[in-house]
Amino acid sequence: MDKKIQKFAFVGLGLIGGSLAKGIKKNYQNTKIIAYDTNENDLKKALTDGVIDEAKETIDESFKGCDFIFLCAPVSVNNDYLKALIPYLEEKTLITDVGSVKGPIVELATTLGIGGSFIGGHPMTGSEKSGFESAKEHLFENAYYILTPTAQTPADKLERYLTLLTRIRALPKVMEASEHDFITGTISHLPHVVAASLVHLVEDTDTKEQLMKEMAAGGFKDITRIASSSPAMWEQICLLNQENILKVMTRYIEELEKIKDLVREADGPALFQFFEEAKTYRSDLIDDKKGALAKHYVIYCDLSDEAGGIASIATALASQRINLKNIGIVHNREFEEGVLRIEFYDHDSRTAAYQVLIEMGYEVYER
Ligand SMILES: NC(=O)c1ccc[n+]([C@@H]2O[C@H](COP(=O)([O-])OP(=O)(O)OC[C@H]3O[C@@H](n4cnc5c(N)ncnc54)[C@H](O)[C@@H]3O)[C@@H](O)[C@H]2O)c1
Ligand SMILES: O=C(O)C(=O)C[C@]1(C(=O)O)C=C[C@@H](O)C=C1
Repeated sequence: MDKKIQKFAFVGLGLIGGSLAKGIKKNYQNTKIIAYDTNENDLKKALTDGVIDEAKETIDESFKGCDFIFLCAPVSVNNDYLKALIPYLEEKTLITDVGSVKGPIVELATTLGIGGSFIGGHPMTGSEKSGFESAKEHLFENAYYILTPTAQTPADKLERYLTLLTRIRALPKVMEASEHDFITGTISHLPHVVAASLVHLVEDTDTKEQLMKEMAAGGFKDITRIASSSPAMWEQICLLNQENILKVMTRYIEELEKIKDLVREADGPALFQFFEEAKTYRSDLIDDKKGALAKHYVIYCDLSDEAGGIASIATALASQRINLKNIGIVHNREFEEGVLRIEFYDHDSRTAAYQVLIEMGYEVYER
C-alpha cells in the first residue's frame, strides 16, 4: 500500500497521456491526478471515468507540488509547456515528456536550467489511433520505454522513474538522446514516411474506377496501417528529427536504387538473396509472441468437476465470442489440486473472459 499521496500532472491526455494516467491509477493506490488538455470533452470523460481527479482549464498554481509531470502533447507543444511549467516545479518534481524525438527537449531543459528536474521519456508502443478514447491502461506492458536523462539528472529521480515504469510493467532502457533519435529515425520515423508515401503512390496511380483502392489486400494494408496516424504528430516529428530522417531517407533511397537495379538486370539469385536475408532478419525480431518479451494472456480457474467444467467454460466463452488460444488442466506443485489454465490471444479477451467466469461464480485468478 502506498502511504503517501503522490501527485501526478498531465499536459495532453490523448492516447499516450491517457494510457499513462490509466496505468498509474490502476497500479498506484494513493494518487492525485490532474490534467490539462485543449480537448475539453476528453478531460470530462477522463474525470467521469475516474482516471483523473481534477481537470484543469489552464496551467497555473495547481501544478505545484507534483511528484511527476508528464508532457504528452505533440512534440513542439511539449517544448512550449516545459517552459510554461518552470514556475511550478519544486525540488521533488520530476518533469518528463513522452515525445517521439528526444534531442531538442533534453537540450531545451538544460538550456532553461531545469536539467536537474527533467528526464526525457519515450514509450516504444502506441498505435495509429489518437485521443483519450483509444487510451489503454495496459499499453505499456512488456514494451520498451526509453529514458534520456540530462547531464544534471540526479540518480534518485532516475530511480523513481524506473520504479514507476516497473509498476506499469514497461521495460525501461536508458540512453543518450542523440542515439535515441537516430534509432527511432530509422525504425519508426522512416517507416511512417514510407507508409504514407506508399498510400500516395497508390492514390496517384489508381485506375479511373479506383480498382487499386478496392482490391488492396493484406500486404498493402499491413505495411500502411501506420499511415492512419495523427498528421499533427508526424508533421512535428519530421520537423524536430529532420537531420536523422534525411540521413536515413538518403540511405533508404540508395537501398531502393539497389533493388531497382536487381529487378532491371533480372538477377534471380541476387533477388532471392535480397528477400531471403530480409526474411531471416525479420523473423529474428523480438516481438509480442516470443523471446524475452513474451506476452501470455492467461487466467487460471479453479475447477471441481474437470470434464463437465471445461466444456461449460469453453461454451460460455464461445457464446461471448471470446477466442481461446489454449485450454487445459495444470497439475504441478504450485497447483496441487489442479487448475484450469486458459490462454487468450490478447489482453481484451483475457479481461472479458475474467468477467464472464467471475459472473458464473468461478474462482479466477491471474498469476
Ligand atoms: N501515438 C503513438 O504511437 C506514440 C507513441 C509514443 C509516443 N508518442 C508521443 O506521444 C505524444 C502524444 O501523442 P498521442 O499519440 O498521445 O497523441 P494524441 O493526439 O492521442 O494526444 C495528444 C493530446 O494532446 C492534446 N493537445 C494538443 N495540443 C495541445 C495543446 N496546445 N495544449 C494542450 N493539449 C494539447 C490533444 O488534445 C490530445 O489530447 C507525442 O509527442 C508523440 O510523439 C506517440
Ligand atoms: O504501432 C504503431 O502504430 C506505432 O506507430 C507506434 C510507434 C512506432 O512504433 O513507430 C509510433 C511512434 C512512437 O513514437 C512509438 C511507437
